[in-house]
Amino acid sequence: MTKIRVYELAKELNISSKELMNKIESLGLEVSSHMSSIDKEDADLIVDLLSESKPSIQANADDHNDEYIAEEEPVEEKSIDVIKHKNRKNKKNKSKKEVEKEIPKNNESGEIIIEIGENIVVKDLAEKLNLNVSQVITKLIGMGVMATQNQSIDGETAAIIAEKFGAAVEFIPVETNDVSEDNFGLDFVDKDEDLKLRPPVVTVMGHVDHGKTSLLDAIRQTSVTKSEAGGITQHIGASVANINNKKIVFLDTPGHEAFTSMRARGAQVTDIAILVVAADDGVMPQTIEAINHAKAANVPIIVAINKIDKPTANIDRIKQELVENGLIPEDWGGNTITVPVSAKQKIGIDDLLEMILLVAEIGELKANPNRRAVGTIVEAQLDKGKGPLATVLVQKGTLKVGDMVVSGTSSGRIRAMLDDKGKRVKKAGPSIPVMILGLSEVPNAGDLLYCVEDEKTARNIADKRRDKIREEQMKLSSKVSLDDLFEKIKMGEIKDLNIIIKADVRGSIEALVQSLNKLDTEEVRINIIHEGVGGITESDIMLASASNAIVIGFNVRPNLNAIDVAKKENVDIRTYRIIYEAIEDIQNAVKGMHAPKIVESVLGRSEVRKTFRLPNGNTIAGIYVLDGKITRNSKVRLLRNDVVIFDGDVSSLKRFKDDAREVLSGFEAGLGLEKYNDIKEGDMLEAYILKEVER
Ligand SMILES: Nc1nc2c(ncn2[C@@H]2O[C@H](COP(=O)(O)OP(=O)(O)OP(=O)(O)O)[C@@H](O)[C@H]2O)c(=O)[nH]1
Repeated sequence: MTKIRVYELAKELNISSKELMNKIESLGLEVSSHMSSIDKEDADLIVDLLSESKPSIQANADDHNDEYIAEEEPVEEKSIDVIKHKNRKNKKNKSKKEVEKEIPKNNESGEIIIEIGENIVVKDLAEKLNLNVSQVITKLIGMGVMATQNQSIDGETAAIIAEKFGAAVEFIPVETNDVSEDNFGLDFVDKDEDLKLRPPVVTVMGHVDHGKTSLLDAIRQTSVTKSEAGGITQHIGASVANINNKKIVFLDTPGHEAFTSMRARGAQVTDIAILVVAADDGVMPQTIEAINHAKAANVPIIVAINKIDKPTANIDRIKQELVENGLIPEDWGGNTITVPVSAKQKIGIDDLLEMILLVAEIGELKANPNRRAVGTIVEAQLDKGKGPLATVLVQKGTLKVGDMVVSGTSSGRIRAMLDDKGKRVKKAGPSIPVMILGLSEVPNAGDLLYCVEDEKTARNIADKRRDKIREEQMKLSSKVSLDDLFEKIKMGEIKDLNIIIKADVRGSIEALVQSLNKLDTEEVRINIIHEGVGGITESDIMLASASNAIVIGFNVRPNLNAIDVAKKENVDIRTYRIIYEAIEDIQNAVKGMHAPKIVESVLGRSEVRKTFRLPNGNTIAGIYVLDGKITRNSKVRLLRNDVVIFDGDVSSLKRFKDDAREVLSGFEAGLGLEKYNDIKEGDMLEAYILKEVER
């Protein structure tokens, strides 16, 4: 390509190289020195620009100091006159073309109407306006917008520019039929006539040992068709049951994960939740958690009352407990379907499947199979031989072998697809899970996967996604926190304050709920979306993240996993030991009153591995610091199952026989608590300090 050096061009233009370099930089082009070469196209642009804004650029003869740069490799000689001449010629040709070219549209006042999408590349805008790109850039600079000819500007700015040149703008809707990296095609609204019924996607949830796995196994065995019998089930994280030519898709993911981690990423894959409750055990904490997850996700619940074969089974008692938790069985006048089953003896399985199909039918689950596929990754792993493997639950469109796909920062062409029976398939429509081969890296479960037109687009999108992830991490600050709650209420960003309460005893929860419910204001409504007895768990945090809630712990603490996830998901956890303080904090946050505040900062956690009794009767804990550190001056909480048993000061801290100021992660130490001796092996010690901060 023909090039010209900066100093040569400066000479031709009779300005200093420095001035020219400034000018070039203001156009967004990069030049490292006056020896740099620039393309003819850019040189043309600069010449045009300077000729239009000549008065502002003063030639300064003193700055011409280019003589000594003679020995550099020769570039094609070319005089500015040639450029100018060519420009004139171009312009002439162009204006000739403009006679020839038909102006596409004019409005009533005779203005040209140009069509613009959400954004437009400067060069394209110039072309639409039949202008030289430099004219557009000059106007943009005049507006304080620095954009190169290849950069895109937003439609509104483009409209102002167009107006300045006497043209009008018609905004055209973005071509949403195409899956772009911004909307993943998910917000593309399919036409009603294109929608076809699709199988329901079901998640099985329930308390530990109530029979989730057994129920899924029983369903699989019941629903295997003759042609599939004898086949080896492939573990792909989801399975398809065939019932009288109708399909039901079951996700293997532990129920709450399917709800929390996926919902936190914005994906909702589940249509129906099956809540398994053992008839001999009843509604338990995880049952309630499951109910809350399903309710928060607005997913219909079918209750499978399992283990009815057991002599101790009591179906009525289970129904009573369901009522107590807001699920009124149909035969008791409510609208919750309950099905008595025995996964072990395969009783009631057909009834359950029938009910699932019924709920699906009522829900009219539909999707357009004839569009580019969009799905969600339900499971992914790296296989030594096959490379990254991912199970995709197709949600819209049809996924085919050979399709170019992107998921998160991973992209690739689908080399092969396997269904849940391990059979190779060529395509998969809405609701169907398939394992795909061909991705460049292992995507995240819960991430969306979507088809794009070609490899270049896929790579570009994956790259952009990487940048976007970085950006999004910064945006995590948009999660609600008591510190900026009032600002968010004022900006209209928040109308509901969702709260999760965990406490050591039920009585405290009730007291908190009652008082918090009274804090509703005109601007913000307080919703307790989940409450429970016990420490703050990862699952609480994921629910908080998915529902943009804050977590309040009363006399309980988050465990290490929960702390990690809360950091990652930017979930605000507040723990209290006095109910009044919790209420006051939230009341102040709602009203925007921020007094200087004592905040605590956790230093680390240690585990009590042994205890020793001293002759004076005091107990010393032999501790191992798990993370962070513990210091002689820190305050410390003694936790048993994440419940706060003691909160006070360290009385002694020793490494071997010596007093220690601090003990770091990975080391052992002996520790005594001020006026407290009931320390047991397995207890956790959380060290923290209190700091006063200005709000
Ligand atoms: N009698 C009887 N036992 C059952 C039934 N369903 C499951 N079980 C038994 O209950 C126990 C737990 O069943 P799982 O299917 O492993 O329960 P789960 O809910 O998947 O358990 P986790 O995965 O650990 O949460 C096993 O010993 C099963 O054999 C049933 O219908 N009747």
